Amino acid sequence: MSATAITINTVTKHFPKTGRIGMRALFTGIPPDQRFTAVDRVSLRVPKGEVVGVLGRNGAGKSTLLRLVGGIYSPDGGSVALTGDLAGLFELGGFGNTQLTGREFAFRYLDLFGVNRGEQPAIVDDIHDFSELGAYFDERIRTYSAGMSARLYFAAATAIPHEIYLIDEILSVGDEHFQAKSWARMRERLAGGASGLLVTHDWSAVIKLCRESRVMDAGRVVLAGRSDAVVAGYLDLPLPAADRARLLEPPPEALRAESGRDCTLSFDIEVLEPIAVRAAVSIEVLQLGVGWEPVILTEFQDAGRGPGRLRIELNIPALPLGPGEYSLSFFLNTAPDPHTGSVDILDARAWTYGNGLVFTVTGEDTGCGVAPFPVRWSEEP
Ligand SMILES: Nc1ncnc2c1ncn2[C@@H]1O[C@H](COP(=O)(O)OP(=O)(O)OP(=O)(O)O)[C@@H](O)[C@H]1O
Repeated sequence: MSATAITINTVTKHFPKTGRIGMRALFTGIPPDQRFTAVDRVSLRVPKGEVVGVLGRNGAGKSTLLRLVGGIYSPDGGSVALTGDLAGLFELGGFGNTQLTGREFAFRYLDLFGVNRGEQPAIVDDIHDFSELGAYFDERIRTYSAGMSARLYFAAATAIPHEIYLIDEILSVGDEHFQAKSWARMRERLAGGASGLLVTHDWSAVIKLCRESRVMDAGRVVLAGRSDAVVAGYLDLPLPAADRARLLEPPPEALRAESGRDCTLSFDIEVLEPIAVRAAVSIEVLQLGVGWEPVILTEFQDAGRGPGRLRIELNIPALPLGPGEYSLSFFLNTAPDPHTGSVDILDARAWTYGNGLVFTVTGEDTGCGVAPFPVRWSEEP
C-alpha cells in the first residue's frame, strides 16, 4: 500500500442542538438528547501525493470534517493522524487577525511556519504580487472585501510549499483570472508531491484533482470510490440504455498489459437486434488540476452485425504507456444511418458516465511519462 498523508479513523463530532450548552457538558460531553451529530464515524485515507475529494450538499458535514483534520475542532470520537506539515486553505477570512495589514499578516504567517527572517521579505513580495492587492496590501484586512481577503489568504498559504493542503472551495474564489492562477499554483504544489483533502460542491473540481472521492450526507459517508463513479452517483447521471447492444463486463485480466509490449485488448459485446455496430476506445490519464486526458484515442471501427455475441479486439503495437492505472472508455454506437448520417449511442463505459473501466499497465517505470515513444529531437544548424 502507498504511504499515507492523512488518516481519518471513525471520527465523530457532535454540536449542541441549541447552540448553547451548560458548564457540566464541557466536562462530561453534550447529553445525547441535546446534541446532533455533524460528522458521524467517518473514516478516510489520503495517500501521499493524492487529493481526495469530499462532495455533499449544504450542511452535510464537509467543513466540520475539514476543521477536525485541521485541528480546529477536536473529535468526540475517533482520531485523525497527519504525516507532513499542513497548510490550511480553508475558512478563508476565518483565520488571522483582521486588524493586521495584509503585509503584517504575511510576515506573521511566515513566522508561524518557521520561515527564516532573511528569506521572508522576498516571499512577502511574492504574496503581494500574487494577491494583486496593490496598495491595499498595506491597509488593514478588516477593510478588505471578502474576495480581497480570500486572495491574500490563498497567496500566503501557497507561497511556500507544504506537504498537506486542506482545500475548502478555494478554487472557486475570486474572479476567473484569479481562479485560473490559483489552479495553476495548486497544480504546481500538487505536482511537487503534496497531498490534500478538497471539500466542495464543485464536482468538476473533484474530477480534475481527485482519483478518489466521497459524498457526505447528514454527517456520514454515503458514497466512496473512484471520483468518476462517485460524481455520477452524486449527480444521479443517466446511463445509456444498453438495451439494443451492450458491452459484457471485461474481466480485470483482460484490461492489463505490459508497457512497451504489443498488446491486444478483447471486448465481448452482445447485440440484441439485427443492426451493425461500431466501437471506439479512449485511454485516459489523470492530469492533476486538468482532468482525464486521452493518451490513446481510436476512431469508430465496424465491430460486426447482430444479433449475437461478438468479440472485437484492439491491437496496440509496443504499448506506448508507462506503468500505472488509466481510465479506459469504450463506446458502442450504431453505424451512421445511410440517409440522415445520425448515430445512436448503444452503450458506453467512460469516466464521463461514471463507469469508466480501469486499464492497468505493468512494467518498469522508466520515468518517461505516460507515452515513452521513441522520439528523436534534432537541432537546425
Ligand atoms: N460550530 C458549530 N456549532 C453548531 N453547529 C454547527 C457548527 N458548525 C457546523 N454546525 C452544523 O453542523 C452541520 C454540518 O455543517 P458543515 O458546515 O460541516 O456542513 P457543510 O457540508 O460544510 O455545508 P456547506 O456546504 O453549506 O458549507 C450543519 O447542520 C451546521 O449547521
